[in-house]
Amino acid sequence: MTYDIKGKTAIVTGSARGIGKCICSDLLKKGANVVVSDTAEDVGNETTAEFQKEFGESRVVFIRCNVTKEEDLQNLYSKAIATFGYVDIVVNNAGILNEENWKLMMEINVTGLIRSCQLALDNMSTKNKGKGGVVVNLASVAGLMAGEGSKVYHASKHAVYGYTRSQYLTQGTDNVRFNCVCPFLVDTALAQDWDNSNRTFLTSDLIEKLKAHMLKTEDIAEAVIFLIEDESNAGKAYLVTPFQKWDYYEQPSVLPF
Ligand SMILES: NC(=O)C1=CN([C@@H]2O[C@H](COP(=O)(O)OP(=O)(O)OC[C@H]3O[C@@H](n4cnc5c(N)ncnc54)[C@H](O)[C@@H]3O)[C@@H](O)[C@H]2O)C=CC1
Ligand SMILES: CC/C=C\C[C@H](O)/C=C/C=C\C=C\C=C\C(=O)[C@@H](O)C/C=C\CCC(=O)O
Repeated sequence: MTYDIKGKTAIVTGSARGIGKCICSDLLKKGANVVVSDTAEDVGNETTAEFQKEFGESRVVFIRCNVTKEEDLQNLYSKAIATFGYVDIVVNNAGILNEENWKLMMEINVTGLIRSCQLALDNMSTKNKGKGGVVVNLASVAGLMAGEGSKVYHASKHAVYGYTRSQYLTQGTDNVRFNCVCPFLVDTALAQDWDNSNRTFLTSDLIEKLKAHMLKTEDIAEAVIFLIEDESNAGKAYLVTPFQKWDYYEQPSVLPF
């Protein structure tokens, strides 16, 4: 079965630029209404104006939201619902890499994402008279492997992966499908933060090798659209690297029963 994006409404957090902006563009091309959301209000308004010029003002709005602020997240969902009637799709994309201010990074990458998932469930779950929906979380290959140069960032993405997989276990009662996407390095501003964080740990040779294989934002947007449309693998991570065919990432269960 293919989930039909046309006519649906999507929120994408952290989507003023980078991967999130590309995801919004692809959702709009698929016929969705889109809420561009970010803490960077000026850039967010510029991005939204660009999209409105191409897709029409009625299909895309900007709602400022700092995902570390509970009231901002609640306002994001209530304004999106007031504007479009319902939120069918949420892409939790907002994220940073800042090993120095690792508490803020965990607030954004983990706490903010989990709170947004909870609000998505509150509004979408068929247990709460919702119509169901889809949530895609931005994890990373860093959520599936160790990384000496950005240890807390890797921890934050392991948390996104674990939380998303766990949501699957109750997907049947909520009718809200969760997946996460695990991209390799992508050529955005945040990848430069990764470079800066890792210079003192990784050899230049390894960094250059890794950066020589960076993905484009369009690649991740394509993967997110695939995940939204593919209803067959709820709860799974989708690994997107230049080294192998993009596919769902399976890990063995540790339980013998
Ligand atoms: N760039 C890469 O190599 C990879 C990135 N990712 C993940 O993809 C997501 C997007 O990353 P990029 O597009 O590369 O980064 P980016 O830095 O280009 O864009 C991130 C956006 O999030 C916004 N943001 C930051 N803090 C926020 C907050 N508190 N509330 C709301 N918005 C906030 C920023 O203003 C920015 O517009 C992140 O979760 C990142 O961890 C995953 C794998 C690879
Ligand atoms: C958000 C900032 C931009 C990029 C981070 C992004 O999420 C993607 C990262 C992609 C690749 C990271 C690779 C890191 C490699 C290392 O740190 C290696 O030194 C790890 C060495 C062994 C790991 C073995 C294992 O865990 O299997």
